[in-house]
Amino acid sequence: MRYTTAGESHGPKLTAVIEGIPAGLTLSADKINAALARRQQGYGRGNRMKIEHDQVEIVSGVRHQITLGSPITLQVTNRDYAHWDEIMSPTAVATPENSIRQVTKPRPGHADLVGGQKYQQRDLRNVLERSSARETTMRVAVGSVCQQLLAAINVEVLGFVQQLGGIHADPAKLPELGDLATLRAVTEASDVRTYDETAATKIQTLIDATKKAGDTLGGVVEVVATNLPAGLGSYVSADTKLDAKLAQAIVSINAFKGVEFGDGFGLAEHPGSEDMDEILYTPERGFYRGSDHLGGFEGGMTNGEPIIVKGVMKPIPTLYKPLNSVDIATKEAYKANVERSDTTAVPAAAVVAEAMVAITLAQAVLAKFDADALPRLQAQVTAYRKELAAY
Ligand SMILES: Cc1cc2nc3c(=O)[nH]c(=O)nc-3n(C[C@H](O)[C@H](O)[C@H](O)COP(=O)(O)O)c2cc1C
Ligand SMILES: C=C(O[C@@H]1CC(C(=O)O)=C[C@@H](OP(=O)(O)O)[C@H]1O)C(=O)O
Repeated sequence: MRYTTAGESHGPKLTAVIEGIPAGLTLSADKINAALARRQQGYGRGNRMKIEHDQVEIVSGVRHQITLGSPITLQVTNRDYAHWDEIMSPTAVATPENSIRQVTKPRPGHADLVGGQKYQQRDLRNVLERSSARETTMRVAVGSVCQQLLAAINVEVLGFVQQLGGIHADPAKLPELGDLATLRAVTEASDVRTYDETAATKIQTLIDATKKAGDTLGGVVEVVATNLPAGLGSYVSADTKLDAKLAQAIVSINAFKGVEFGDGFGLAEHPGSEDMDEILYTPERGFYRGSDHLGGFEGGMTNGEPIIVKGVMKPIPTLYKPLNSVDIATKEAYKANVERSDTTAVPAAAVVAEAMVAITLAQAVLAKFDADALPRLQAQVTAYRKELAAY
């Protein structure tokens, strides 16, 4: 399965094309819309999210709510385009009137300066429109399609905020990873407020103070995926390792700077006797691990335990408190200013990270089993699970 997204932040529409989803999957536009709405939530976002009301339009690959096996095209309209149609029109000829709001002042921490140099652009709008995280809307739409596929083989994927600024949510307040219903309920808003009220209150106060100071915040998101069969991915080559593919998927999200599995960087702090997940066996469960310090991976393969991936998001680079930069036209130093921006977008990013994990896991499942028709895929997964249990 492969997919691509297209669209500029203030252009008319965002699009995704997905190829390789099996025929026979019941696809709910409501579920995609619910995921899109979750991505728009989160305390600390700017005014753009008040303008947009992301709703998917399914325009190919689905008939009477069932996938056909042909490419699926999804579209979301940018409401804000109404305010930008002259400036962003794909068809109007450039004139002095519609070429206003040219950007010559690159923002530190953004793709602006290097993108301008690389693509030979003197109006940095031609860079920032696509480098904007508006693009993550379509990743979430694609992720929802993948989650609906994974649900058909009883695999669940959930993303939520674990840390915002310096404030950590208490991991002990999360329910057991195996308890999917409770986990889903408490992480529904992808925000810590649903499982750690104390941390959530502190975070809200911190966001308010940071916004007042013209500054921004990053954080850490966690994604958990449960009930994957062991043996997805492979140890045999660098590019077959599934944990490596997940790392790529997480760091591909705008502003993500690091990734870890299970106890991650914390593994460095303990001796091996405290970090390995010992192997246990009962006839009912087959082989399993007594803990999940390694985040569900051994040798680049799923080991049947919940997958635990975390990613760190840097603070939003556009600050209301001006940063130093240099105008590319005049070469003069200036203090960057801003029209609108998020103070933090970590809750939204948790939903994007969930989508990226779902996409990557769906790709691994579809690479291993029959990807033409869902009933055959389900039968193969069931047979494989039985084979593993009998090992
Ligand atoms: C959901 C989400 C929302 C974001 N919102 C903003 C924003 O409002 N302002 C901003 O300057 N950066 C925002 N960013 C981050 C930038 O898109 C990102 O830092 C920039 O494109 C440079 O990419 P890099 O940080 O991966 O190097 C957001 C990122 C995500 C994931
Ligand atoms: C539009 C979204 O996020 C945007 C991501 C973003 C950036 O630079 O990444 C900058 C802001 O865009 P704008 O300048 O239009 O306000 C955010 O609002 C979105 O998440 O849907």
